[in-house]
Amino acid sequence: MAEDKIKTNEPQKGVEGSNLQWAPQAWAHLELVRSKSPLIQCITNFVSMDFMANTLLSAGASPAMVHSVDEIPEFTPKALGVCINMGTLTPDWLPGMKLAAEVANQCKKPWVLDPVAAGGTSFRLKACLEMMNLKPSVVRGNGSEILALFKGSVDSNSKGVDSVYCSGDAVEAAKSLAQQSGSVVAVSGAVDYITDGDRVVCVHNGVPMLQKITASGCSVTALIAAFLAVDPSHAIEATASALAIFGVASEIGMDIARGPASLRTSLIDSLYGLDEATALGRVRISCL
Ligand SMILES: Nc1ncnc2c1ncn2[C@@H]1O[C@H](COP(=O)(O)OP(=O)(O)OP(=O)(O)O)[C@@H](O)[C@H]1O
Ligand SMILES: Cc1ncsc1CCO
Ligand SMILES: [Mg+2]
Repeated sequence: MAEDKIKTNEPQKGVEGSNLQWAPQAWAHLELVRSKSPLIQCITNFVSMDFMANTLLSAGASPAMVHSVDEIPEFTPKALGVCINMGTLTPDWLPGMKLAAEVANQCKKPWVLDPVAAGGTSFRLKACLEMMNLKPSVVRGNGSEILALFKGSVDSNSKGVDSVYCSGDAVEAAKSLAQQSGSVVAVSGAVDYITDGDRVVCVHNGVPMLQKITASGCSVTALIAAFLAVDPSHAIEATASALAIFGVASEIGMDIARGPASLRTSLIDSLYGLDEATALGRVRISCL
């Protein structure tokens, strides 16, 4: 059983030692998603819908883009995980986002927040902070987004959805944010950092060209929701596994890609076809 391979021991330090535990765990999480095919409700921006749904499908999950307040009370309890993304936010979407988070909490289902461009405008920052108050299981953002949530202020240097900081610049902010909020915080970038405010786990997989594919971050946040759906009591581990597996799929996809458009396609194919030996050989996770 894939469940048996999911370890909860304290991780060892260093890539080599940690990988002995983390790589099989990442594979086990993917196997669980493939076998359980969890229904993942996504409330997400218009840019990301297609890539996000296809990422979830190729991993074995079952995506549904459902955002109407008229459907959420009936639909959200059926989902095993919820992904809420603030990317093309307008005031009329916010009540549905809040309701879905509240229903997920009532049903004890994990939900994941993607605070797209949190520091870009005061409207967006306020909305993202209100969502944080609803206690997501995990919040995943780039360096700029996590720093904006931590500081609670608009960033005058903001470039909208793209980060102006490296993920490493936001590690201390991520730890503090995790301690304050009780959520696991993931900062994505060349290295992804995942923290509960105490432990910090680092994922070294991925390729720089992911930054040239819009909604790659949105899609990996949805993948985190799927991994969390099959292992809700291990949020750090499930989040690290999702980021590593997505990164591995991008590395394999990069071998045949001719640019961002073909990488998008080959990443989806690689995620669908990923086998155990390749995953075990490529996952690179360590602890700070
Ligand atoms: N320089 C890099 N090298 C390797 N992987 C990277 C690099 N930059 C980003 N990634 C990977 O790309 C994915 C998206 O992360 P990123 O930080 O770009 O998200 P984002 O800014 O929220 O993206 P978007 O808003 O387009 O959805 C993650 O899986 C991350 O690990
Ligand atoms: C480009 C873009 N604009 C709003 S959301 C989005 C997708 C990447 O976050
Ligand atoms: Mg993003």
